[in-house]
Amino acid sequence: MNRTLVWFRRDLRISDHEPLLRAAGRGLVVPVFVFDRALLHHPETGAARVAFLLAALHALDADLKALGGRLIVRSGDPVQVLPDLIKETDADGIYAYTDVERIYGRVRDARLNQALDRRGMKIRWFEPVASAADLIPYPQYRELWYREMGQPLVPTPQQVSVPPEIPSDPLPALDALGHWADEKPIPPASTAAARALLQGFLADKADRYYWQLSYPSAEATTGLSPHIKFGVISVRECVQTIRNTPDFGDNRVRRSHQQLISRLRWGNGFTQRFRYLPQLELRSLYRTFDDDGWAFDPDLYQAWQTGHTGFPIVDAAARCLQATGGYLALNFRTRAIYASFLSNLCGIDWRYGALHFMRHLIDGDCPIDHYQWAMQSGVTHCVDKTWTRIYNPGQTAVDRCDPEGEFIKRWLPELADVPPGQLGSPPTLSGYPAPILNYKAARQRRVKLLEAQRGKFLNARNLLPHLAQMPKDLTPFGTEVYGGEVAWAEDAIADLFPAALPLADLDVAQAAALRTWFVARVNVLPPKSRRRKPQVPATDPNIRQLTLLGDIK
Ligand SMILES: Cc1cc2nc3c(=O)[nH]c(=O)nc-3n(C[C@H](O)[C@H](O)[C@H](O)COP(=O)(O)OP(=O)(O)OC[C@H]3O[C@@H](n4cnc5c(N)ncnc54)[C@H](O)[C@@H]3O)c2cc1C
Repeated sequence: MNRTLVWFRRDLRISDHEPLLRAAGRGLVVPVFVFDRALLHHPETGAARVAFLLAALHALDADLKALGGRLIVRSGDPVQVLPDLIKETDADGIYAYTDVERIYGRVRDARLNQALDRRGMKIRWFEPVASAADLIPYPQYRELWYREMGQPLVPTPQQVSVPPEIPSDPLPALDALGHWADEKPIPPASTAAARALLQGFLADKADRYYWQLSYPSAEATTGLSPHIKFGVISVRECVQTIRNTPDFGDNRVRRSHQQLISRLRWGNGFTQRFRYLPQLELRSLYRTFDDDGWAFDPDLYQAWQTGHTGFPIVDAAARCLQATGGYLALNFRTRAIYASFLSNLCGIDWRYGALHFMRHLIDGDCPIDHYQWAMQSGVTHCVDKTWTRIYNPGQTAVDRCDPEGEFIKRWLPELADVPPGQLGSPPTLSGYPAPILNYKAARQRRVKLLEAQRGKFLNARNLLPHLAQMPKDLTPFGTEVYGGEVAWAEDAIADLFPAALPLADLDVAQAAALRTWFVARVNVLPPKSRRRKPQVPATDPNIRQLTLLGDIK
C-alpha cells in the first residue's frame, strides 16, 4: 500500500488541508512534526509562542487520533530527519505546504530538496491558499485572494491510517525544548477553540468590531491571531464562516464582517510580500533607510522595553506585552503607537523593536510583525507622506485609544488616581518616571531625517536600484544579543525555496508590478496634498472610531 509522509509545519489542522487529504486518499499516512532546533532557538523565538505551539500539537494529535491516526513526533534537522524517516517507513515521499515565513525555513527547504534529490526521494510541495508563485500586481493578487477564499474548503479525510509500527517521540514539555514559561497565560490552542472564538465573535462582537477594534479595553477583536499564525484554522474557513453568518441587514454587522475579512487579507498580503522579498525579514524595503544607520541608545531601549518612558500609553503597552504576550490585550492601534515610539521618537532601529515583539508575542508572525514595524517606522514608503506614522504619545493617543484610562490603569496601577484627562502627561508622582524625551523635538528630528532620506530617490524613474537586496550574511538580527542556533547561516546558500524575486533580472513591467505591492500608485511623483476623509459616524454615539491618520501633520 502507498505510504506518504505529511510534514506539518505552520498548518496544524486536519481540515482544509490539501496535503493531508491527498495523502490519506492514496493510502497510509505518516503525519510528522519535527522539532527543529534552528527554529526553537532562533533569536526571535519566544517561550509563550512555543507553549502555544505545543498545545496546538497536542490538539492536532487528538484530531488525528479521532480519524484513526496519530502524530509522529521527531526532533533534529529536518534535512536529515525527513529522508531518514522516508527510509525507515518505506514511504514514497513527502507532501507539505510551502512556507515563506522566514529565510531560515527557505534555506532549509532548499537544502531538503537537494538532500532528497541526492537520495532519489520525492517531495511534493502544495501552494497554500491565496499564495501566488509568480509576480503579479497587487490588484490582481487581491482578486486572486477573494477568488480562492470562495473556493470550497478541502474536506477533512474520513480516516487517516498510520502504519502501527512507526515509533514516535512523546510530545515534550516546554522546558525540555529549552524554554521556560514566563507566566504569560496561554490561550486554548485547537481548531475547536479557534472555531469557538470565531463563533463567539460573530455572536457578541460583530456589531461593534468596526468601531471599537482600536480601543484595547474594549477587547473587540477575535483573538484568532495565534491560531492563524500556526494554521490551526485556515483563513479560508474563517472567511467562509464570516460570509455564511447573516448580518440581518444590520449595517454595523456588515461593516464589521467586511473589516475582519479585509484584515485577514492584509495578513496574507504581508506573507506574499515576504515570498517576493524575503530580505524584508532583515532589511528595510529601501536601502537608504538602513545605509544611513540608526541610533541606538541602550537606556532608551530599556525604558521602552520595560515600560518606564514616562508616557503612560507607551508604558502600559510595554507591560501588557510582557505580561500577556499581546494576546487580545494588545490590539493593532496600541501596538502601532508603541512601535512608532521606539523607531520614530527614540530613533532606534525598528529591527530592535520587531525583535522584542517577536520574543514576546504569542501571535508573533515574522511577515506581519516585521512589515508592520517597518511601516510604522516610515521605511516602506518613499513618496507618500501619509506613511509617516508618528503618533503623539501624550493626551492625543490616550483620548483616541483609551479615553477612560482603563487600559493604562490596568497596567500602571501607580496611576490609579490620575484622572483620564491627565494620563497623557501625568503630574509628577513618586514611582512613575518623567518623560524620557521631548515629543515635539523628537518628532521634528524624525520628520527631517525621513524627508532627507526619501528625497534621495523621490524623482527616481526606476526604484529597483533603491530596493534592499538579499544580504550575503543571513544571520538573524538579534543573534549578537540572544545567541541562537544559527550555524545554518554561516555557509548559507544563495538558493531559497521558494526562490526570492531576482531583482536584478526584472524588466520594466515587472518592476511596475512589484511597486504596486508597496504603494498605491505606480508613478513616483510626490502626491498632491489630499483631503482627509471625514470620520465615519458611528451608529452608537458613544462609540467613536479611531481615525487612522489623526495626528499626521
Ligand atoms: C508593530 C505591529 C506588529 C504586529 N505584529 C503582529 C504579529 O506578529 N502577528 C499578528 O498576527 N499580527 C500582528 N500585528 C497586527 C495586529 O495587531 C494583530 O493581528 C491583531 O492585534 C491580532 O488580534 P486579533 O486576532 O484579535 O485581531 P482581529 O482584528 O480579530 O484580526 C483577525 C486576524 O486578521 C489579521 N490581522 C488583523 N489586523 C491585522 C493587521 N493590521 N495587519 C495584518 N494582519 C492583521 C490577523 O491574522 C488577525 O489574527 C501587528 C501590528 C503592529 C502595529
